[in-house]
Amino acid sequence: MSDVAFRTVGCRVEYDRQPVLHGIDLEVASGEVLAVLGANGSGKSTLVKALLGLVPLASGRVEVHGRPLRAFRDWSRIGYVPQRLNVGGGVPATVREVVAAGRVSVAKYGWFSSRAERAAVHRALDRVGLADRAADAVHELSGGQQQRVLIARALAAEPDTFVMDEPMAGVDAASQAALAGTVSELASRGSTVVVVLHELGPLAPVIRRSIVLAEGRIAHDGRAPEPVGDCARPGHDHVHPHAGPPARTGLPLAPVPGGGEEDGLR
Ligand SMILES: Nc1ncnc2c1ncn2[C@@H]1O[C@H](COP(=O)(O)OP(=O)(O)OP(=O)(O)O)[C@@H](O)[C@H]1O
Repeated sequence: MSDVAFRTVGCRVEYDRQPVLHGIDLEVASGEVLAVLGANGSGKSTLVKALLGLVPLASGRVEVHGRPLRAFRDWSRIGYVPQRLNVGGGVPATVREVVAAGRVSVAKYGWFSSRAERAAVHRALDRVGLADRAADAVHELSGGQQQRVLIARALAAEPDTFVMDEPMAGVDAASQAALAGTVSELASRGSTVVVVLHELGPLAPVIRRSIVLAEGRIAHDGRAPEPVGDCARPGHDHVHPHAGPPARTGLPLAPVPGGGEEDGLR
């Protein structure tokens, strides 16, 4: 088995012919917990979608667990938590149904009603602290709890590789703590986690490596940058003023070999 969960080589993505990722080279080792940070619009979501083949590459390549994306088949190893969406929608789905949907890739015929399946769904919900809400309609849950349902859906097939796009966004403190506990547990089990964040927040103790994207390039790759300025204030009211230039993120950016400074990030 390869020890590299994700590798991108010269990964370039364009929307309407406008480059959004400019040739990203990245390796994420198996078992690594990597935060993807950066200003709004810097390309974080696009990068994690590219890792999973959810956006087409203009050039470059992506490998997942040692295989080119096109040849990768083992999708039950991957748990994806997309950026916040309304998991309930207009449909009165129960929490159990949403989480069970995460098991389609691994389940066998007659799966939904089987005891083993219900147990797997229960385990996933238990890990995010929502086992007692299985029968409730998703739309009755708070935004943070809905986010935890999405995480449980990703956990349900018991994958070893997770890609989470801003799981903490708009999430109440209790749910943030629950999510941080879940990610910490995944890390201690040796799972790979790539997580898009606006700030490290409660995940800071788990994150060993961060990349900071700026205008579609990796501007920092290494230890998590220490917050400075307002972001360093305990309990600061983070209103994500990230629409401005990257320097306003409060993240001091270390020089990166072969790049970074030309982005005018200092
Ligand atoms: N489907 C799309 N079509 C056209 N442009 C897009 C599309 N998706 C994203 N973009 C643009 O690509 C750039 C990068 O977007 P992306 O969502 O990857 O950034 P991000 O760093 O995740 O931002 P945020 O923190 O706001 O989620 C932005 O300028 C965005 O407007």
